[in-house]
Amino acid sequence: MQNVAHPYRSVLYIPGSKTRALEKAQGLPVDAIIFDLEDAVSPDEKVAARELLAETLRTADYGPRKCIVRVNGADTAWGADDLATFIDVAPDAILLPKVEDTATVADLAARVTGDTKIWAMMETPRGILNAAAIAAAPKMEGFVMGTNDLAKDLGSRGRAAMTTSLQLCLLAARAQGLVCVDGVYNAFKDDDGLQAECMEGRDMGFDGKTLIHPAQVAITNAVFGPSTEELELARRQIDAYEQAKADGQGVAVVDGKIVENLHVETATRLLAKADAIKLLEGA
Ligand SMILES: CC(C)(COP(=O)(O)OP(=O)(O)OC[C@H]1O[C@@H](n2cnc3c(N)ncnc32)[C@H](O)[C@@H]1OP(=O)(O)O)[C@@H](O)C(=O)NCCC(=O)NCCSC(=O)C[C@H](O)C(=O)O
Ligand SMILES: [Mg+2]
Repeated sequence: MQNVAHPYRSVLYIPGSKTRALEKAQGLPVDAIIFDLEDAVSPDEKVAARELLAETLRTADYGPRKCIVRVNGADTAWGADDLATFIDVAPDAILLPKVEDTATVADLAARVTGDTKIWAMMETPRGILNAAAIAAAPKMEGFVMGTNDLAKDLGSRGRAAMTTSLQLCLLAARAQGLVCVDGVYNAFKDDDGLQAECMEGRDMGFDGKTLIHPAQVAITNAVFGPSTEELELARRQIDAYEQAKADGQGVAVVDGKIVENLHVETATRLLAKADAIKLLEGA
């Protein structure tokens, strides 16, 4: 089941070390932000980035955007202090990199307080194979596909080689009602390529896509948001099904296609997603 309470069409990474980008994001129309302390921050900037980010999240206003902090791994020199700092800052979620099993999630789940949730980067072969167990771990809310790291570990090239991994994670996420967002599109000046990959991710079932540059936001929001035609069809399906029920029928027909209870559920969810987007954009 897809999550509609908060949309996650566009999920923008911001290096925790970049003051200007941290400021700029307060005005960008993104659904969520991943404040990154891991791969986007060089080793000699890690400690300063942690301090800058903690101070920023304590004082800045990111409005309705969900604030997710990606910490360094527990096996690095910075992971433990990152966790200690951001458990205290209490963002909407803490994103663990390269999650391979439930142990790191369970450790963090025992330490976070309040409403802070846990997200996991799914980006290693072991992690993907353990996706079902990781999704079921306590306080888990979302998966982020790490397609760059995964390609590195698989020794693969191109999207086609990712299909099984993407689908395994989607299955595991949906089985537990988690959010699941697709990996980044590295060529951030290639709008046509981004649009094609967004459409592919949307059709597979992802809630949205992770992004690396503000120029990628508009296309992503458009592709992962319901279109006017889809909303109009959803309303007609619901009306036709209500009429069929009133006439003692279990099935309606709209545009030559059957509409059953399950299609009405999908249509209702689409309308709820549109309402959630409207609410977010009006906030
Ligand atoms: C890719 C970039 C290095 C490009 O940076 P730059 O050359 O500075 O871009 P621009 O000059 O075009 O920037 C224009 C303005 O936009 C702001 N900006 C740029 N990027 C961001 C951002 N991500 N968030 C917010 N604002 C941003 C600039 O400050 C400029 O502002 P202004 O001064 O007002 O004009 C750069 O975009 C970048 O660093 N992107 C993020 C890279 C990143 O986070 N990488 C790590 C995540 S990807 C990953 O690890 C995936 C996963 O783990 C896997 O394995 O796949
Ligand atoms: Mg990665």
